[in-house]
Amino acid sequence: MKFTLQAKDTASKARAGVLETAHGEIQTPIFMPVGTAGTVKAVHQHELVQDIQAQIILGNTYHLYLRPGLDVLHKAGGLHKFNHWNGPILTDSGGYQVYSLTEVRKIREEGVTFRSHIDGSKHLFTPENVMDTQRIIGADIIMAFDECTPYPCEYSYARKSLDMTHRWLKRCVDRFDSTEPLYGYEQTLFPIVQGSVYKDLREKSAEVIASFNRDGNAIGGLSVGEPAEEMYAMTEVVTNILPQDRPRYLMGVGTPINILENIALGIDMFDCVMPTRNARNGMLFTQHGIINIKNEKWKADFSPIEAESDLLVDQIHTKAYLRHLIRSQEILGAQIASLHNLHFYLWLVKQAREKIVEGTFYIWKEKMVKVLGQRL
Ligand SMILES: CNc1nc2c(CC[C@H]3O[C@H](OC)[C@H](OC)[C@@H](OC)[C@@H]3OC)c3nc(N)[nH]c(=O)c3cc2[nH]1
Repeated sequence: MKFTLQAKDTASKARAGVLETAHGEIQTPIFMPVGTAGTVKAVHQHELVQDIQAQIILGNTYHLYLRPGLDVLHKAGGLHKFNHWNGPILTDSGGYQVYSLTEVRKIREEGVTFRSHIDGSKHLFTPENVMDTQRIIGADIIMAFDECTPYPCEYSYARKSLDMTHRWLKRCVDRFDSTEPLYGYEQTLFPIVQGSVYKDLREKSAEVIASFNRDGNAIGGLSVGEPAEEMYAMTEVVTNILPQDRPRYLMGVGTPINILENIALGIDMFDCVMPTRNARNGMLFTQHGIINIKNEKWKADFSPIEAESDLLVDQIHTKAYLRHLIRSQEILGAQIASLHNLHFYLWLVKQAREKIVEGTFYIWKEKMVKVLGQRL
């Protein structure tokens, strides 16, 4: 997998690049719509391509492993065939999902045992078997099996967990490098930097991850409840150490402001459930700030959802109509709001990329972060 840097900002560490995968190229900085069970909730994939020009979507190993299951995905010829998405796909390894979705779980050197949140059945994820699982799903970019430490967590716990995550990474690399892709195209494995909010642990983990010399590197253990300043401080430490010529993926981030601040710190790839999850609850992100569409003030506001947007649903539908749909819990409300928010996130990173190429990113970013957080 080839990453080409095309431009670097002079006033920050922001970069613009192109990431070539077996299913097409990705212009970075990029936002990756979260598809949990093989679909981006409430958005059909022709909308992802035509309406919002999504370039890469995510799949979730934990969910797909449990349902529809590996036998179905293998018989289908992998996730791309199963959900008819011809672009790049990235899957998380499942570690985080086990911590965030299941109560009963045990973390051991061997791996993590847990009970399915669907039917309570018992399962074991190990570094080896999540590599095999991601081979069967067939994502272009797969993530190492790691432990995402909670926030806050004791220094001693963070250090012990970090050492185990590094041992698990070695097992992931050995397994991945000794198995072949199943569907005739190459996949790539990203290791994940941990270390909680401790500078020395983050430096150590970034050095270990960089030493594996993989096609790209991820930063984990953030966007787990820590203050934004801590997130930025740890990102800064890690991007100072990770190689310049490989893409950096900051997992689970974030709000529009988080994304712009982290682009300035040298991050190229982002994912977050916020644009789709919050959309279903009526929270709309716009270039003028945040709209809670359920608010009384939009009841008879017949202006377009976002006049400046080139998204059809933003122009033909009014705020009053979308408010009505969301309050009535109409499926169309979730569809319109999700498409709007994903379109906004992709517009934002595309704008950032254009400003980086133009050399005006930092000024633009400073102006945008003042506007994006305000409540309309
Ligand atoms: C929110 N803050 C957030 N999310 C972190 C995810 C999960 C990302 C994952 O987050 C949802 O899973 C729950 C998404 O599904 C709903 C997944 O998309 C398919 C997405 O996978 C990339 C992390 N994953 C790993 N493996 N390691 C991490 O340290 C880590 C940190 C995160 N912080």
